[in-house]
Amino acid sequence: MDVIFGRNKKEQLEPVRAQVTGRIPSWLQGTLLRNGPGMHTVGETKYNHWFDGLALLHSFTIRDGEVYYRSKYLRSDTYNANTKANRIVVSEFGTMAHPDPCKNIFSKAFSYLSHTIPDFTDNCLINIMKCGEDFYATTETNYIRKINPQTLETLEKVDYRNYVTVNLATSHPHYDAAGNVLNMGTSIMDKGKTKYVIFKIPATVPEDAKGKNPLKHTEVFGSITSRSLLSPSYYHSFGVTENYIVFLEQPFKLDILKMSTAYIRGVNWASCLAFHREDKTYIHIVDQRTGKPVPTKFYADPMVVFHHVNAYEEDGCLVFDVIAYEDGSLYQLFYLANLNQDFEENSRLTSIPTLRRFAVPLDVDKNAEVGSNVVKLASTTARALKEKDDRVYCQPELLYEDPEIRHSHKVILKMGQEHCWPAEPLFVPMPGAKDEDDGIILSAIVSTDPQKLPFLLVLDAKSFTELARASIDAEVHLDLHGLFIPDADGDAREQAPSQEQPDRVPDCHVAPWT
Ligand SMILES: CC1=C(/C=C/C(C)=C/C=C/C(C)=C/C=O)C(C)(C)CCC1
Ligand SMILES: [Fe+2]
Repeated sequence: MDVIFGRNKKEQLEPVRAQVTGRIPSWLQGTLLRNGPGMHTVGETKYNHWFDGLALLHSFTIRDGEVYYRSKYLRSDTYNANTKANRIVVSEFGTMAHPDPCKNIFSKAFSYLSHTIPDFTDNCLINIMKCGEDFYATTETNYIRKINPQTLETLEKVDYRNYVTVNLATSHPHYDAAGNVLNMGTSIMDKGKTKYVIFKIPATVPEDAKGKNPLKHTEVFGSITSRSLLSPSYYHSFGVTENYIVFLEQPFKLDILKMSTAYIRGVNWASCLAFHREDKTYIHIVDQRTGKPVPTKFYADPMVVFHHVNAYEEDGCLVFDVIAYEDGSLYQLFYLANLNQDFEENSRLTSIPTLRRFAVPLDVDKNAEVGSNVVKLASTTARALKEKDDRVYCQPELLYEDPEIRHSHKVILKMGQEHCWPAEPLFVPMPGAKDEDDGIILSAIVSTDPQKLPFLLVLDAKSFTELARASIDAEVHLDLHGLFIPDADGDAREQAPSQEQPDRVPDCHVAPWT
């Protein structure tokens, strides 16, 4: 298990050509660019959590049926400071570092308290974001790091706060058909108000003396006031349909007071997150055209969602699918100490994900009877029960549950191989695709079997049959997220980074990735 999670990975600076078996479709030309933790110890010091690891970028360039692999550590300020000190000096999600133990602890305490929210890490290890022509490595703090998608070199450090008042931002932006970025972030106590901010970074912008910078044109088009000033919800993603944003204000919350004193108490950021099982999950729907939230107060039972899967509009309803957990223990599982032989057993016991479909009516009939179901869709059994005072209680349809626990009633395609650890699968539509699943799925796979090289798997998206695999004779790390950059001569539809099409109903469901 240490091979997969705990061990530091070597960079592969020179592109290495993979051994391809099978046939990669000739239309698939471009680069799969991905991000994830690669270094877990610095000198004698160790990170505690898998999400703390220093960002290692890697890419699989697919050209004329061949695949070339390379990787490079993100030279973040965090990476440079750690390397210089030969120990961990910057705090991450699960590790609180003390930069200089010799310094007067009281002066440090004062400086941190006076800022409420300390300066966060720029170890952008979670995803890659495309802004206009630029690519950024991202995490969930206010920092993103510009990178060169070809050479994987690290460029400018960018502070979101220069463009939009957010202290945290998701690493799961959406892209509209024009390639504009839609993202959400949390603004902590700006003008005494903690809020969730929805912003757009345009894909095309005019050039000024310093060139083109889409971030300078960031536009806030909506915000939701947090139910609580000092404990905003934590969220890792959100949903988007053609006209709406879906935001879950879930009872998995950050405690701002705890965060402001974490450093002096010597505890990590993760300890400032807590699940409040007595609370509800509030469902906010914001109209992208007006920036206004739908006034009905939709809520659901307490749950913890990291990944939204799909969202679409159907017959006056907004339907969205999420992978939900019963509590916040998933992040607990990723402490390196828990990523041992018992990992599979631990994950079975603590965190059982289910794929849930919710449906909310966009316009609730004021005269509907209290207790009646206001969702009238034939396509789902999800319900929304009208209550008093504009409140609507939403009950999901269970789309998928671990088959070892209960048999699912949907069509499920699975593909697997022993000892193999797949990274998040990424769908690339084929040019001129007619059906939503006309295309291929890419996944980088690492193995715990020392005899087996890591490989890039190419699956037909419709049938899940293997088209090709490209074995790489270099170290490949298990990563988190990324995107596919089609070669410049691809058609216009392919220019936006590949991701799930948000506005269509999926007709098959695969086991979720967390
Ligand atoms: C550093 C830092 C954070 C980092 C969170 C991270 C790094 C989360 C990673 C989540 C992943 C990878 C989820 C996968 O499903 C917080 C808590 C936002 C706020 C405090 C500072
Ligand atoms: Fe994610």
